[in-house]
Amino acid sequence: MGVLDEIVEGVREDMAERVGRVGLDELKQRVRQMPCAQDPLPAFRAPGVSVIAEVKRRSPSKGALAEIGDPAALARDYEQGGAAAISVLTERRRFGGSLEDLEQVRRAVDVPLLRKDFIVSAYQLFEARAAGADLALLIVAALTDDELVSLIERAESIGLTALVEAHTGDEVRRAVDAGAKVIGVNARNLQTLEVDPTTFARLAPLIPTGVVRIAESGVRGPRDVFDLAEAGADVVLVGEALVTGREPRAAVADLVSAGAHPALQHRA
Ligand SMILES: O=C(O)c1ccccc1NCC(=O)[C@H](O)[C@H](O)COP(=O)(O)O
Repeated sequence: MGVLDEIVEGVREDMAERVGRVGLDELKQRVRQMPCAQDPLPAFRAPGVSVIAEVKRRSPSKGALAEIGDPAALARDYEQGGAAAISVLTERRRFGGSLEDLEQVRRAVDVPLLRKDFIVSAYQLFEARAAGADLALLIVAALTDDELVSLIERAESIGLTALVEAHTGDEVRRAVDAGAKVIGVNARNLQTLEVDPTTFARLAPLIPTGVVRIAESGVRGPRDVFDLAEAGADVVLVGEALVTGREPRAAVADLVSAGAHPALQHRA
């Protein structure tokens, strides 16, 4: 069994336990009482490269990354540094996250929030919206074509923007065919967990004009943002470099500045 299958198996077990406590009808009722979700697309399409800053405690590839006792405080730093959105890893077993983290962050910041998890059912989309998310991650490799189409439609029907994540050219094509408006190219190979920094530049040309292009994983600093912008990224999603660095607010601001560098103006 590969890493993704193992993670999804644990996610399904944890979800079954939550479904036993909070049924889908009750979740739907909570979603109806939520304020409308925010649309992140105007910010993602604005000139320059937008930054999605991630709240990430640990990972399968690196183990423990950071003690994040107060995810809300970290998120406030990210927002003050200029993050266009904040990603909150809610997977528990491998990443140490939770929906409570997402709820705490929601109460602390105004920017759009991404539920970063291994979403395989509509139940998790309702959970995401009920916890205050505006975007939800859908990983092509974890879903059939029919599931992908159905989850994108379900996400949009409750106001969520689907960030559809691909790792290969075939997965980018499947994301496009499924109608994704936002595609993330993840540079981390899900078999080896290694990051290949050339992945985004190779796959970005397969993403049609008009679809938002997000470069995910392995972004270490401003130089990488500049290079990814040259390769066509509208947005970068950054976790490890921000949670292991010393000044998250300044670090985000440096990434935002790199994406707005005057030498990139020919992209507009
Ligand atoms: O981070 C991992 O080790 C990982 C392993 C298996 C599946 C997903 C994984 N990470 C989720 C992410 O996509 C990243 O957290 C995100 O792109 C940020 O990456 P980074 O800046 O390299 O922390």
